Amino acid sequence: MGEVDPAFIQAIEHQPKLDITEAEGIPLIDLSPLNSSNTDADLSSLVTEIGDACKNWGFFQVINHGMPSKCRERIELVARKFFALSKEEKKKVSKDEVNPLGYYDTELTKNVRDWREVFDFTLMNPAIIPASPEPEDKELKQLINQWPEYPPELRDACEEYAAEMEKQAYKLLELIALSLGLPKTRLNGFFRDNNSYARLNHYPPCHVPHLVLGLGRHKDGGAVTILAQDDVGGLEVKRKTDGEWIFVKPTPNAFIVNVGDVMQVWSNDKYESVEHRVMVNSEKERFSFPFFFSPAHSTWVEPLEELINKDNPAKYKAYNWGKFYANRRRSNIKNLGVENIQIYHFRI
Ligand SMILES: O=C(O)CCC(=O)C(=O)O
Ligand SMILES: [Fe+2]
Repeated sequence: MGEVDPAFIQAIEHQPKLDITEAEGIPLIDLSPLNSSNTDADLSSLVTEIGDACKNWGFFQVINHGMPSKCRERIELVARKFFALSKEEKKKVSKDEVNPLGYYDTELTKNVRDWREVFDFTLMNPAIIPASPEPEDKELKQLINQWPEYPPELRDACEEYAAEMEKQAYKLLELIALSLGLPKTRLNGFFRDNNSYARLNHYPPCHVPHLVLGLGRHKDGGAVTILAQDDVGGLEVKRKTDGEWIFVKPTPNAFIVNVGDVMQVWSNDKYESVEHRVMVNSEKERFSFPFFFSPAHSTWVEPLEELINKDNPAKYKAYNWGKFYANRRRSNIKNLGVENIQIYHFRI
């Protein structure tokens, strides 16, 4: 067994148990009622299911979501081709401190290296974000996707995937709004010129799966994450009732959906953004394709006024999404020796 760079080794309390807990899985929700000509009233049991899943787990899987299977298969095919290239070739589209889009294999989560390589791209091209996380700095910058030369169809497959995922994201956003007792389109306006991005994740096999993580424990910063994974498995979700790590069993053609920090703040903690992590496999490589549905950079995120009152006052002060995102990006690339920005920093 070869040596492993200590930068990858998790502290003992965060090392994964390889005997996985599959007992009670995250809810599996059938979205087919959305595909027929149902009125909003007919959707009430679906809305209740979504609300319960958001409240009890923060995570659920959806089936019959209507995304063409061709699009899902295509993204996996191009990801396999891209990550199979030499490091040298992949590094031609490396991301760095200036451009956070493209290829990267030295990502940190909570200052520990992740056993994975990624390729990031935004839905809007260019995307606009603040030039720096500093609150006084009003300068904006444009992020431009970097597309590799090979495989040549990667750009088209990624653009198609992000566009399809955005459609799914609006459907889920509307169901979540209804589940909070809000008008269906109450949250849609925050996503005009949205800052959403998608990622190709590749987790290579690892000879010390008990010591490292493909992706360390974290919460997603955006509003809603939708993820397609292959059949290998590795994602674990921290169960709210007892803090146990629960394995998310791959379900063919399903998407995994989770609420992020922005939704937690909007809902004033009714829906919590739940910690999750990814284990690696000693024999198999794994691929996953998340889409992070995130508001426009100029959005001030705060508890929705309809959801607060004198018995349930706002638990957070407003924060700017663009600045939060810029801050996170910086700490994912560099070990700054401190904890990265979290929503609890804005707790009242
Ligand atoms: O690969 C996975 O299953 C999860 C990825 C994830 O949580 C993330 O990229 O934020
Ligand atoms: Fe995540």
